Amino acid sequence: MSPRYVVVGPPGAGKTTVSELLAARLGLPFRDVDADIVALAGKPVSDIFTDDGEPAFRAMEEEAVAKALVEHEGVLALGGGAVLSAATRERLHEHTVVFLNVGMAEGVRRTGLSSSRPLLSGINPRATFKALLDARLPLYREVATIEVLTDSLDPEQVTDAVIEGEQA
Ligand SMILES: Nc1ncnc2c1ncn2[C@@H]1O[C@H](COP(=O)(O)OP(=O)(O)O)[C@@H](O)[C@H]1O
Ligand SMILES: O=C(O)C1=C[C@@H](OP(=O)(O)O)[C@@H](O)[C@H](O)C1
Ligand SMILES: [Mg+2]
Repeated sequence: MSPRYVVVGPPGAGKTTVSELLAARLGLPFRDVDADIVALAGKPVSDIFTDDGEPAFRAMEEEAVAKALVEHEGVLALGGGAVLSAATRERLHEHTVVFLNVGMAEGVRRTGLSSSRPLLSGINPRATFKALLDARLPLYREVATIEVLTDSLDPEQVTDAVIEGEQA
């Protein structure tokens, strides 16, 4: 069993939103690994970071991604930091990976002063977002089959681009 698409990219790129649209468009099930983690932990991501710390979240995330990759056959959305795990990147080489990219300004605009994303709730979200992009772009591109720049597209247009992108 294997997902039709695995979707990666920075926070706010539209992984959750577009994966849901893409799944509906293709008549496939949708799954979001963040939601799996929340269900397992019984608390929101932000509380996991606060109560248990980021390393504990990343360990749960690596395990949840490995599980979803063998269980899910539809469109699978990962969290923005899942590619930080070398084991996860290794696993992703076997799959069709969609990298939804977003620039700093648009990424910050979409995530806002998001309390749901603990990594972006600091005093300078633009600087934090830029540092996150600089560190992770090579990791997203290491695993990407298709890359879509989403800044000037709405979610439906991004969905179209993913489908067309694979046919290109
Ligand atoms: N292409 C887009 N254009 C404008 N807003 C978008 C786009 N994709 C997602 N959004 C909005 O940005 C926010 C974050 O989207 P989300 O799907 O949660 O991103 P991610 O899962 O990558 O963090 C949501 O409010 C969503 O409606
Ligand atoms: O970029 C990150 O490190 C994170 C992104 C979040 O998911 P989204 O990318 O769906 O917001 C969530 O997994 C957590 O807040 C960590
Ligand atoms: Mg998401």
